[in-house]
Amino acid sequence: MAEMIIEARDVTVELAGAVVLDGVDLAAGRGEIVAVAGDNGAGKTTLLRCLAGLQPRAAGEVGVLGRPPADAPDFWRDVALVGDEPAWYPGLSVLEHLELMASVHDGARMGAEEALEPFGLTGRRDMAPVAMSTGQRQRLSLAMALLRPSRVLLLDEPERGLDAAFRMRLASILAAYAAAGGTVVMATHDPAMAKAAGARLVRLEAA
Ligand SMILES: Nc1ncnc2c1ncn2[C@@H]1O[C@H](COP(=O)(O)OP(=O)(O)OP(=O)(O)O)[C@@H](O)[C@H]1O
Repeated sequence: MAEMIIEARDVTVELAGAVVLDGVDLAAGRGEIVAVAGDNGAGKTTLLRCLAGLQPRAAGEVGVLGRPPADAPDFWRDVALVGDEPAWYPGLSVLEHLELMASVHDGARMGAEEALEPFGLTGRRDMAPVAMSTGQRQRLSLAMALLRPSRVLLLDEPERGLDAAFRMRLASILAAYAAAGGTVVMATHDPAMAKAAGARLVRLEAA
């Protein structure tokens, strides 16, 4: 059996007096992609936040790479998160965002120039992210997350804003990440993309 990388047990979250997650279990092994589907408000983002250690007042047990998630930099060295749009650096181009990512992380998974083509950003290399479309910015967010070294990828609706062709390309990028031993947990409204990536689909019902 694959080494367990993410184990969440009996995760319960109550927000503003309402139960949002009620005793949720989730596990993901090395090299596995788990796609969490569910209706709007089912708690997918909240669950991802629990896995990332970002959800205040979460009860239950969460282990990522054998320890509780934490805000310490060394936890985030192994874990990459794509959730809300990052704050872009004013004055830096697409390529410079990628170069920054490559320069601060030892052992980047690819070079900045190399990341442009697979993420369909070649023609945008000199643009400022703020001047790009939603989908183009999402491609850059994903490129920045995939460029840095990580063992775990947490993705909140990575398909957000992406066209159909790029969603399929993303599926193969994620499949390659998992084939190289990475573990992915993603919240998604696109089961076809998840299936194309080879994900195990789990459904979260509203509590
Ligand atoms: N800060 C908050 N305070 C109170 N309730 C919240 C808060 N954040 C989220 N919720 C509630 O928690 C529930 C789950 O929200 P969450 O964003 O996790 O759902 P989701 O499955 O990711 O939804 P979507 O598919 O729309 O992105 C929702 O009912 C939402 O109203």
